[in-house]
Amino acid sequence: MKWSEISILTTNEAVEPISNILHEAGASGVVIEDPLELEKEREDQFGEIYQLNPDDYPEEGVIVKAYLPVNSFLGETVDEIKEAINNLIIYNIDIGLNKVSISEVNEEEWATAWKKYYNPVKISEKFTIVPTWEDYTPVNTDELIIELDPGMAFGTGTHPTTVMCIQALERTVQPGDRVVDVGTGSGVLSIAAAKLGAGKVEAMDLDDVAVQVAKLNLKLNKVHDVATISQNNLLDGVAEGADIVVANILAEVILRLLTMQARS
Ligand SMILES: C[S@@+](CC[C@H](N)C(=O)[O-])C[C@H]1O[C@@H](n2cnc3c(N)ncnc32)[C@H](O)[C@@H]1O
Repeated sequence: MKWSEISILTTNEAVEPISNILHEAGASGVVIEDPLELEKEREDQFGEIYQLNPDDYPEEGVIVKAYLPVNSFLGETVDEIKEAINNLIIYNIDIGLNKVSISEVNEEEWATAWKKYYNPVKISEKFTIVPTWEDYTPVNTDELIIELDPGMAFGTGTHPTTVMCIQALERTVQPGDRVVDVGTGSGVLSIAAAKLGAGKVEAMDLDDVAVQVAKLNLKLNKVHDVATISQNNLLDGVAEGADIVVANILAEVILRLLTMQARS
């Protein structure tokens, strides 16, 4: 199995919650590089005093490192980690410089390294996700295909939370429904809703990269006549009601979304 190293430059205060976030994201352990360690005198198991290399430690703050398996949703896992760390601010936790870096493979390779682990996959009763660079012949005549190139946006369609949303859409979308997809990422849930017969789909995302990626994927799947995409924060400015609002976002963001709905 291939591993990718994620390194976060943060504060002492944030070490514990960030370690928790990394564990929840699938890391089996964390490494903490705290410059205070340099001031301690240490002995190895043979009683000899050894020195730590100051080059391995930050001048300011603490580095928390973890190793994550390289799989088809590594990019999404990293996005989730970044989002969860940013959310610590809500709990008044100082996250300091919050510099996140990925190593072992350089940034460009990281952006594409997951591609070789991303193959056509049947994710629900009706849907098969097919990466745009793969040839795929449908097994059944009623099989619905979502062709995707998620690029740097979240949404390969294979992440467990995405799969659960697609399965929920499969159970709920009725022909002609108006669907709003909050936090569309690659556009995968909007494409699913349109292919299930929704009459109008509005995809939204805060992130400009996601908006560009989703636009391409909506076109690729020939649903751009039904589904539109815009850059938006949650449901800001959305006045018209919807039959279904789908949002695969962190629970604390969904809680904010619910308050917005209650107000409208
Ligand atoms: C976990 S991804 C889900 C992507 C895709 N819908 C899926 O199910 O695979 C969450 C997405 O929500 C977006 N997002 C986060 N906060 C948001 C906000 N306040 N308003 C709109 N989009 C947001 C992120 O940019 C990201 O693309």
